[in-house]
Amino acid sequence: MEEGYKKYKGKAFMIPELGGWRVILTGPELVTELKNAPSDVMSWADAMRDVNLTLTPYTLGEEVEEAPIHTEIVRGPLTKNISSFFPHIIDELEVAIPLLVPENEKDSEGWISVLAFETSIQTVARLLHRIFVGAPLCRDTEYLGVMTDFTKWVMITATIVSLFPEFLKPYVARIIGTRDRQTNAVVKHTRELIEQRLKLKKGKDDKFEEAPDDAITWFMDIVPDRELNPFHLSRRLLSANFGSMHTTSLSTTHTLLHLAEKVEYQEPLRQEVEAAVAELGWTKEAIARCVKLDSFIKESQRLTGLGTTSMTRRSRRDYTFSDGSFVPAGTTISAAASWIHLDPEYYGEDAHEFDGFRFSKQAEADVESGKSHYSLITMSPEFLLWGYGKHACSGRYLAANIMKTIFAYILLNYEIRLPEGYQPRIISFGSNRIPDMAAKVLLRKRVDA
Ligand code: HEM
Repeated sequence: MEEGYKKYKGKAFMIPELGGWRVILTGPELVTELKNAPSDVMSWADAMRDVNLTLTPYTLGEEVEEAPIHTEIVRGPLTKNISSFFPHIIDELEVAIPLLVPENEKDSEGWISVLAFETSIQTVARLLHRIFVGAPLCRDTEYLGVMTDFTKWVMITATIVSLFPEFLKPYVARIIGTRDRQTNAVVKHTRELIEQRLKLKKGKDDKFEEAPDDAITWFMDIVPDRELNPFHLSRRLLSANFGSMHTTSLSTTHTLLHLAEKVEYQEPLRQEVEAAVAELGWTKEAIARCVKLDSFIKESQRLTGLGTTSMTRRSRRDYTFSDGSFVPAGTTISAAASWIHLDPEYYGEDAHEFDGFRFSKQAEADVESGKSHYSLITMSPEFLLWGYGKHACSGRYLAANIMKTIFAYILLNYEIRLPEGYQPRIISFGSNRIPDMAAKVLLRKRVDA
């Protein structure tokens, strides 16, 4: 793909894949054209089904495919309430981190060795589910196990089912049984909570303001009547969990490893966090003020990201791009995210280097003009971590706040480094890029924390 990018920059090119060819778009013009193409021409849903192979009806449920309302919830109450979730996020971190970084396992110099991915996913899972279902359920290890394993089960099921012809797929999916088994495993923990909540809801249109502000309440406000039961509401929780858990944990792991590797950034980042929290407390405003931390995470994501491609769509009709490239209906199309992220034209001659303050230096200039072009959540044809356009990640405000708060908390409480001689590496398969799952980091409680 690197060769194709260099040769055809500004145009489209094709790469062979197991299931056929994929058209790769380069340059802001074509990426913006893909972003602006209507859904009946370039379909996100078809790509999810046929390319990302989530096979939603067999893994998440027909109703999730028909009405992906978790997207509405993420765009609406979840994002609007981030400020009010902050005390819960901090409260949860204060409980989770000492458990995940156990002091009794420290060596003679005080360093505690933990698996980077496992620590990230356990932390992210607790924070997300503190928001989705509240405490104490968000701390129940069996419930969290079902939630953290769910992505794996979706992928295994979808891969096996996709090997069979269309008419056999429902039978194979039923034999594997993931969808209902995983839902029932969640119901085991949520039944009581959901039944209590159902009693509180007085009628179909009752928005029951007394109920806690969490994903169960939000789903109950918008699902059709037939889904107002523990089974279907649990399935909706799984769908919210599916889009948020691995994306956020893998991204957190990439940055955790960068933070442990680039120790020279820790003190300036810590000073920034200390000053913001001293003045504004543990609030969304304090975290927003941490522009260097924002920049460090964005730089880490620019260089690692979750995949080599982004914005994957399936063409529903024949289409000719403005550079003259013709794609017949049924073609898979993606933007060349990784190579765009490494292009010196957009990121300068040092585009391949890690510069943790690359974006905050630019942001300083922005402050004067009142813009925020360079923040982690800003999307552009040159920064495609969150996708771009209509289907871009609506959870990015929450994801960015969660990641920034985790690192702010770690920086204030710990020193962090890599084990002697270890160099972080990225594992690529297909268009995915994941951190080394066996990578460890060392944390040591700060004396003056
Ligand atoms: C660092 C963490 C995350 C990354 C890197 C990420 C990335 C993405 C990407 C690349 C897309 C597809 C965009 C496209 O195809 O154009 C997406 C979609 C989506 N993400 Fe995220 N995501 C993250 C966290 C989250 C979280 C925490 C939530 C929810 C709480 C979430 C909810 C969603 C939803 C609902 C969509 C579908 C949007 C739509 O179709 O309108 N994501 N995300």
